[in-house]
Amino acid sequence: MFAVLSVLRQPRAVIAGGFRSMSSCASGGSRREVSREARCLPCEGIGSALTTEQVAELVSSKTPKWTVTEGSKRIYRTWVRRNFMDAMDFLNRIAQVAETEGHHPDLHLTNWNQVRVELWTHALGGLTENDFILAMKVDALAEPRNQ
Ligand SMILES: C[C@H](O)[C@H](O)[C@H]1CNC2=NC(N)=NC(=O)C2=N1
Repeated sequence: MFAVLSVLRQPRAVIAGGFRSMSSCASGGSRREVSREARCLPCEGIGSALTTEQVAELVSSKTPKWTVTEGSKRIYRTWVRRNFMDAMDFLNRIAQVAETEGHHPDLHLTNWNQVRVELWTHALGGLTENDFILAMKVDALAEPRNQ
């Protein structure tokens, strides 16, 4: 019982670290679940990025509206929002989710209502499951909300 309680008292990063062998940041090892409900894991430290094939499979199955950049290093998606304030609201909602997940996108706002979100795992210089988890969460934020 003590062991369980001691784990529960650990901060998320420590618990997640305990599962690092399953995380996308571990070199090799099993890959992990990608879904809108999944949580991002801390990604600093030695790890391996997803391969081109793994990236292609995840884009196809999980984030079909996102585009892969040269060398499968990043994914991005663009939106044209209703107006400047709607674009800023969207960016701020993305920021909240990113901060909660501890995994942060590159955010671009151009021509007052065009939003581009770019995702990559800086610690590894490539893509991990974190990027796809966050992309799915961003897609959910972009859906029209019940007015
Ligand atoms: C210490 C902090 O958790 C790390 O630096 C996080 C912050 N957010 C991050 N976001 C992204 N996209 N990649 C990272 O490697 C990353 N690392």
